[in-house]
Amino acid sequence: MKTKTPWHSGKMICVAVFFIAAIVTLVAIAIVQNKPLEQKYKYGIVLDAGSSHTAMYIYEWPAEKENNTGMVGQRHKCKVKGKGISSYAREVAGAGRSLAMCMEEAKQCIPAAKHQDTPVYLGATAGMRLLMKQDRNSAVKVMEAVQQTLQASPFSYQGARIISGQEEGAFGWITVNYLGKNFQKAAGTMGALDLGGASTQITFVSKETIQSPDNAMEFRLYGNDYQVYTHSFLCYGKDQVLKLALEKKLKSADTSLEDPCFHTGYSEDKLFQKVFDSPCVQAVSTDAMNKSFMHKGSGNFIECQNSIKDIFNFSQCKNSQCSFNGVYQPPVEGTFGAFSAFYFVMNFLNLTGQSLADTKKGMEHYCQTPWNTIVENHPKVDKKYLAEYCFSGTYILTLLENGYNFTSENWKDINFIDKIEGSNAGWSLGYMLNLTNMIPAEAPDTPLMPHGGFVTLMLFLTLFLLILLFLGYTFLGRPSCLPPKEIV
Ligand SMILES: O=c1[nH]cnc2c1ncn2[C@@H]1O[C@H](COP(=O)(O)OP(=O)(O)O)[C@@H](O)[C@H]1O
Ligand SMILES: [Ca+2]
Repeated sequence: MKTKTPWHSGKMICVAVFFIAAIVTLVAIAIVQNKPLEQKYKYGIVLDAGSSHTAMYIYEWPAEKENNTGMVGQRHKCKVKGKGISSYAREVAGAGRSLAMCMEEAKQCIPAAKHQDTPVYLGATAGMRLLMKQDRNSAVKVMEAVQQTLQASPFSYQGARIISGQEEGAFGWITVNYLGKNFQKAAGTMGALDLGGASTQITFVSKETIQSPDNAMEFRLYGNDYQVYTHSFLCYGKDQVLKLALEKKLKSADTSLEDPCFHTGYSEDKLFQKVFDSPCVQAVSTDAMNKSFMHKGSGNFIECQNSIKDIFNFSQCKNSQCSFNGVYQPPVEGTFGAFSAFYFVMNFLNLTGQSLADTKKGMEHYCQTPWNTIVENHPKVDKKYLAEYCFSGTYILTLLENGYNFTSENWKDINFIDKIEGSNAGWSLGYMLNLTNMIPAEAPDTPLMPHGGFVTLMLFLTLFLLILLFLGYTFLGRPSCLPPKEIV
């Protein structure tokens, strides 16, 4: 007598084939779905036309994630050779030409197929704001010249303009908080301190209601409302402040000047024109402009700080409290990112992680070091920068402590930063994010889990069910709906 097992029945073979086919299909779908999608990148270009130089930034981001915070990163930075565009007032075509090399680099860096869809923006800051005051006609021509160069590039030209001090401050704040992914964190945001050559910006969220509309900016980002205090001090960038400080010390009849903000042994013949060529200082006669004076160092931090305090006006304030020059400012709050020249100077001086008292001691020591020792110790550093670090460091300390009212308690909340997650801190990224609407007002709806995770979970659940079915069949016997075993 032979027993015919169910495996030999046509029906069971059929069921088994379907089971296997279903499993194979599921595995195949899961593998295909989980295969990392070929990343499609988008690009954007911002030219930061600063008072001292222009830098071109190329940003990139995965196309399908453009509204997620922190997804845009810096792909490339190109430093334009020579000075800032405002220095081309007398030879405006040169301003346009100066950008050509970096635009060429952009063509190499961004895939050709993407050129047309890559927006390019140029924002000019305080150097051009000053030129606008001094010589409007030339300023307009400089902007036209840079516009022409950018329009001639294969990229999608989106505008070249002089941005306001408020924009400069606010976009710097957006950049550091976007890169730090702070907009979706409960911990709150980070203030932004930007020091340029011709202006400086302070921007932070304050609990206090902002008392002057000029200093208030409101944003709704990722579902949260932010009221931001911001102020830009034109002429208080480190290069213009040096002119302001020299103006205070120099009399037009002087042939030499002893300056505590420069090292002993430093001595350089300088034209009055170098100090008085700016709208930040009082004009002098053409005669006086052509004279020169011997700029000599005496290297004394305390005296230097006292001389720098003279360029701040701490006396008048129409609001509950002010920083300086009658500008309203609520008390500083929270942590701050201090970038651009704040970072360059404090990093050079090795003073980025010290207490306020130690920072002062460090400055005292640095300023009293003789010039020849400084030169010996830093043979590779550009002499122009090198000569000014004592002045710049002392100005930074004075601006932060006496100007913005940081104290020895909250000094540690200032982080001197150059880059966050590989991208430079500065206004340019925030500017592009804003103009391309990449920061949504409301938080995007996020699925419970990523797509890949969902497919994998579904696959495992299905396999689990199939195994259960199989075990159920073998251990508990055939379901009653199957025909009874035939005994032959
Ligand atoms: O390596 C460096 N050491 C010191 N200062 C630097 C270095 N690189 C750039 N800087 C300074 O940083 C400042 C940048 O200012 P920027 O050109 O952005 O002007 P703006 O923001 O006022 O328009 C300038 O004062 C420039 O001299
Ligand atoms: Ca700048």
